[in-house]
Amino acid sequence: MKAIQLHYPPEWAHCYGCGYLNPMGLHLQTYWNRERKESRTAFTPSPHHTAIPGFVYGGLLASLVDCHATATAAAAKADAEGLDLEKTPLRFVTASLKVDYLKPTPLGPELVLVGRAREVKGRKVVVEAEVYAGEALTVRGEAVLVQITEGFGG
Ligand SMILES: CCCCCCCC(=O)SCCNC(=O)CCNC(=O)[C@H](O)C(C)(C)COP(=O)(O)OP(=O)(O)OC[C@H]1O[C@@H](n2cnc3c(N)ncnc32)[C@H](O)[C@@H]1OP(=O)(O)O
Repeated sequence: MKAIQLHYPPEWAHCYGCGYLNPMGLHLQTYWNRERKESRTAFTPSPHHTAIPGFVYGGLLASLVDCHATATAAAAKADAEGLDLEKTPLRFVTASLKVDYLKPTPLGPELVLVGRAREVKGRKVVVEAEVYAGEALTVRGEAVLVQITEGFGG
C-alpha cells in the first residue's frame, strides 16, 4: 500500500513534516484503512527531539498530529467521494490545530498515530488523532483541514 503523502504532486511535497522532497523533514507516511475508516502512521523520535530528558518535545508531537491529520483528511475525503488519490491528488492545509498533552510521551519507543475524520463537509474535514507510546495514549489532537487547489497562497 502506498502512503497518502506519496500521492502528493511534487509542488506540494516540500512540507517539513511530511514532504518527500524535504531533505531535512520528518517524512511522515500515513496509511488509510478503508474498512476501519482509520489512518495510521508510526514515527520514532530522535534523541534531539527532547523536551525534558527522557520525554518527547511537544512541538514535534504537534507536527506529527498536524501532518497525520492533513493526510487523513485527503484519504477520508477521497473515501467519502469514491476518488482515487493516484488519479486525483487532494491536498489539505491546516486551518486549526488543537493538541492535548495527556501525559509525558517517553523518548525512545516508536510512536503510533491513529486518525479518524469526524466530519467531511465541502472543502473542510475535521480530524481527531491520537498518539500512542506502546499502550499508553499520551496525546490527543483535533484539526480542521481545508482543501486547497493549485496556486495556494498566491
Ligand atoms: C501547500 C501544502 C502545505 C501542506 C502542509 C501541511 C500542514 C501545514 O502545516 S499547513 C500550514 C499551516 N496552515 C496554513 O498556512 C493555512 C493558512 N490559512 C489559509 O490559507 C486559509 O485560512 C484557509 C485555506 C485554511 C481557509 O481559508 P478559505 O479557503 O478562505 O476557507 P473558508 O471558506 O474561510 O473556510 C472553509 C471552511 O473551513 C472552516 N475554517 C476555516 N478556518 C478555520 C479555523 N481557523 N478554525 C475552524 N474552522 C475554520 C470555515 O468555517 C469553513 O467551514 P464551513 O464550510 O463549515 O463553513
